[in-house]
Amino acid sequence: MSADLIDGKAFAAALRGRIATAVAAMKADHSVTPGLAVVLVGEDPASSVYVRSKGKATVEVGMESFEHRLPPETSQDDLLALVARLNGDAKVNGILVQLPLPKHMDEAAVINAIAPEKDVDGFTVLNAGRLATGQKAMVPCTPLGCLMLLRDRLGSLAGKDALVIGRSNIVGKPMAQLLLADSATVTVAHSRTEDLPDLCRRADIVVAAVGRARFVQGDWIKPGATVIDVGINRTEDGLVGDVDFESVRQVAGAITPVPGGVGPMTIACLLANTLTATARVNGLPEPEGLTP
Ligand SMILES: Nc1nc(=O)c2c([nH]1)NC[C@@H]1CN(c3ccc(C(=O)N[C@@H](CCC(=O)O)C(=O)O)cc3)C=[N+]21
Repeated sequence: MSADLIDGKAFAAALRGRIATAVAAMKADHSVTPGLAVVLVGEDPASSVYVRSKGKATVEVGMESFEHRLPPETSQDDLLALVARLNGDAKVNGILVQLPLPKHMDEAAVINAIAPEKDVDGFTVLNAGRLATGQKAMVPCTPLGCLMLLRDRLGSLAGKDALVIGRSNIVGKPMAQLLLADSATVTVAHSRTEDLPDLCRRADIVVAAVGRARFVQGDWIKPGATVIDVGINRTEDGLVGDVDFESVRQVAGAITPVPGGVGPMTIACLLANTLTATARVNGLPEPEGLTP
């Protein structure tokens, strides 16, 4: 038996299509064009690639893209000044400051300087707190994309045993909040977890976000489980996930590939959040199906 492939690339393309339709309607009916600003500090080649593909996807759905590339030695004050300017720019509805930032910066201070209503990554304390307390929030893009794929595959997640491997602020914690809000029974595992294989064997849903190439093994997986691989690891054999795809696919019911799984969903959800932010700030109805 071999798992079904969850085609994140196709799902993301369909989502971008719906976003493009909604953007066109917003322009035609309200003369409003959503705008997304992406800020990259430094020259990390991988980050540079993501920023370029975000910009391209933004323009393709009819939004305005503003790219700010700053040298690695940029001071935190200069970055904060740029964020303040973008906060006050009416053409900018979403702001993404690419992480990680150079070591001389206080990442939390920079992120929390983003106006919450433009925080399309959902990384500010206010949006994290809103998500955790069940209030209307901007939801982090990668977990939102994973949730969309899980609901599409499983329908209701109520009562499912879900294991999130990884406790980062950008994936693990918000993923756990979203699963909990959908009434799954959620466990969050991490590097200090004892008996991860045993925990994993109980899970109907596994979301792997640990940053270790091919970490999750086939003999850890409950037969028929749904496995979402958030990992992006560059190895000698190319891009691989946090899941050992070849062994896990023999046991799982469904699995996301890397590439072509969660990654494209992250970018599509960034556009979804930008559209949602634009609708909210203009008092327009929020397009359906873009928020949890
Ligand atoms: N503030 C902030 N927000 C982010 O959302 C953010 C960030 N910083 N820093 C870097 C990570 C990484 N990230 C990815 C987005 C898309 C793919 C993606 O589309 N991946 C393709 C493959 C692309 C390739 O070949 O490298 C795929 O999985 O199919 C991957 C990774 C967003 N990030």
